[in-house]
Amino acid sequence: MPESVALAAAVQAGRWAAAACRAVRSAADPSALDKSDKSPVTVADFAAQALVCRALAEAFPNDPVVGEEDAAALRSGEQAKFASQVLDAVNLAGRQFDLPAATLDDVLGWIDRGGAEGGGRFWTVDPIDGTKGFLRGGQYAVAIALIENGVPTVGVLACPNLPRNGGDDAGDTGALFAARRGDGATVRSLGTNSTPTAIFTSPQADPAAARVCESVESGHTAHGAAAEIAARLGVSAEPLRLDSQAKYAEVARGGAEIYLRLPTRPGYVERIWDHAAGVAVIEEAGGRVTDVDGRPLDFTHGRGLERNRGVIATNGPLHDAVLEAAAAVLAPRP
Ligand SMILES: Nc1ncnc2c1ncn2[C@@H]1O[C@H](COP(=O)(O)O)[C@@H](OP(=O)(O)O)[C@H]1O
Ligand SMILES: [Mg+2]
Ligand SMILES: [Mg+2]
Ligand SMILES: [Mg+2]
Repeated sequence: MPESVALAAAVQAGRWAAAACRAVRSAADPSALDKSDKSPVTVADFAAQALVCRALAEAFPNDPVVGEEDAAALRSGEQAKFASQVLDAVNLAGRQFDLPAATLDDVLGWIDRGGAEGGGRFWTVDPIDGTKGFLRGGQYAVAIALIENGVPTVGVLACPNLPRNGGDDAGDTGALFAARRGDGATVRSLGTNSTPTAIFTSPQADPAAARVCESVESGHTAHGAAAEIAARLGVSAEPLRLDSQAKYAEVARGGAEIYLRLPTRPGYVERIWDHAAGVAVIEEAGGRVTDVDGRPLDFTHGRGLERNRGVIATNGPLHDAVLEAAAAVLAPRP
């Protein structure tokens, strides 16, 4: 079946952005700015958001985009050198795909296309999910999703540092996961013209045999509570720790059964771009996603998952058992 226009645009966007991320990482240790919440943002985050928004604007000029980053810091004269590095990264990646050279104004304009709030149909973009992983040389993902009436209907996760094949058969490094509602989920390599292969979640129904994945960063998920949930389920394997929505991808392709993202403090609102693409991929592969209270993720409240707390994603068969264990371990919803 030919890919839909929306999925093809998201795949192309993911490839362009992944090329920029790789170019930045291979050149030198990427420099980072601190955002107002003290989290890092690099030259590659900005370049990747520019390229994703450029690709989406070509295919769907009227679609709003909700992106994590904005160009304000690059427009302030203080960051002229940083801004010119972003421009260089966009053009370096662009040359690999025969794109016309861009100006700094083009790049800032593309980045700021990501300033929408949402709507009935919109895209959400995390140009680098797992920036801390990117800086450490760990996992990171370019995450792109189309949301229609609150439902992620298209999702792409481009993971430049994830082996194309899971498990022992590591294969090439770099994997692109893609899904469109009703058409299933696939993985392919990051190279142009690579062939997609269908992926499915693991059929494992014995909680004790499950493999759990979680964030590397203890500030992003409660590792202690996750260990208690795993113990209740009888899980003996150590958790697999990896940055970014590569966790959704691993569960989607059967490399793990459970992804736990447990609140570290009351009041943190998960960002839609940290989840929408992962939800599309995992659900099309046969998995399930809810928050820690079993509620579906509600993508109708702008940039945050205001109505949810934490996230639990599973292969499907284990979902109810994990929710039960989580309810026994976590304090009730306030
Ligand atoms: N207190 C917190 N709880 C949960 N997620 C958080 C958080 N603070 C930051 N994050 C999010 O965690 C994401 C990374 O997740 P992970 O730990 O799975 O790699 C970050 O995405 P970015 O790296 O795109 O900023 C950021 O949005
Ligand atoms: Mg960030
Ligand atoms: Mg993110
Ligand atoms: Mg990000």
